[in-house]
Amino acid sequence: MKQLIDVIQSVRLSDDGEALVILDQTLLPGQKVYEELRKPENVWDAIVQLKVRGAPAIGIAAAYGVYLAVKHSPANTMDEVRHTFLKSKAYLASSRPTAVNLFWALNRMEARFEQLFNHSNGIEAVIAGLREEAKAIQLEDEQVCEAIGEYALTLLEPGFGILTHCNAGTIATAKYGTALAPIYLGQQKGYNFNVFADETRPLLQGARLTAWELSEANVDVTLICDNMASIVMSEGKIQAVLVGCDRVAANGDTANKIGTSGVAILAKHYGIPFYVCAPTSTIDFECQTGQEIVIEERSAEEITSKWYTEPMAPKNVKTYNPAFDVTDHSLITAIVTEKGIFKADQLHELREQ
Ligand SMILES: CSC[C@H]1O[C@H](OP(=O)(O)O)[C@H](O)[C@@H]1O
Repeated sequence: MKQLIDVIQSVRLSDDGEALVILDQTLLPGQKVYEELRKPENVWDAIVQLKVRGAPAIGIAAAYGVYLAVKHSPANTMDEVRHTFLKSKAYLASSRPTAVNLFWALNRMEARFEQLFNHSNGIEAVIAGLREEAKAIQLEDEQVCEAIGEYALTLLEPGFGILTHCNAGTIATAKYGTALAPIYLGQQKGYNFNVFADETRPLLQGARLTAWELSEANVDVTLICDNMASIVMSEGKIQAVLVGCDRVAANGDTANKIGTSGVAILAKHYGIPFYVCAPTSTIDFECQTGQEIVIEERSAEEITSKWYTEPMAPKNVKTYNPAFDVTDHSLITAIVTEKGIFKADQLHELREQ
């Protein structure tokens, strides 16, 4: 039977290869609107505005973004093509600082570009090779997230109550999601999980996106305000916490949506396992600890007015809007990757592979 993950794609290349097609996540859950993007400026804007969001989805969008920049470029020489590629790569890398998948995908596209450039089989060969590399990144994310889901499922039991924060679902990735991958795989196997989705202030990805995704997928989901995570844990409703991530430091400290570290502290207090679901491409071994992870700060309007018909705070009130926070590795039960389940102090094994 088809699942939501089989029928919805938040990022993909148009059939004619001329545009990146995105599901505008800022319009969910009220409207399901797809947008075609042809220029790096449009892709950059979509990432900054969170029309496309979620670490893996951002990486996939940027990979197609640099391909499209070269494809639609008026460049007539290979040197001009290289200038176009490098300029679009640097531009797209400036969109958001925290999710390492953006930079991982762009660096992989650059490595492929250099191979194609050095083979100098002409501009069309470069364009074709970049398109195939971006498609490979998207397909690999599908495979990686499915593997994460399979490993995560070994940590869960049918009927578990699962709390999640923000959205690390199908629309944040190529297909399966990361934190929600075991939910979708479990649904196929009749696990009947009861998911509790934190609304995730201020951007409400939990309310607008996770509650929408899981409702559409006919998964049992209960939307709660962020300040209700403690009571649902205290009432025994939660047997595991699953979250995605944007960057994992070498020591296992993990950056994820703002509020995640608070959930981890609560889980520790109530003795509930806290799992981070992360493609190994999200692990940044150049970052020794979470202190080195750059935390994006976003606009005041997201706190004071963006989701309200009337402002919900005094005009011009001072605000602070860090989009992410860092969960200390000591609060993380395990990090679930496509290569297996690791304790924070075992991540170095992945570096050696
Ligand atoms: C698999 S998505 C990972 C991660 O990305 C989200 O951030 P954003 O919505 O700002 O792109 C959130 O932190 C998810 O957990």
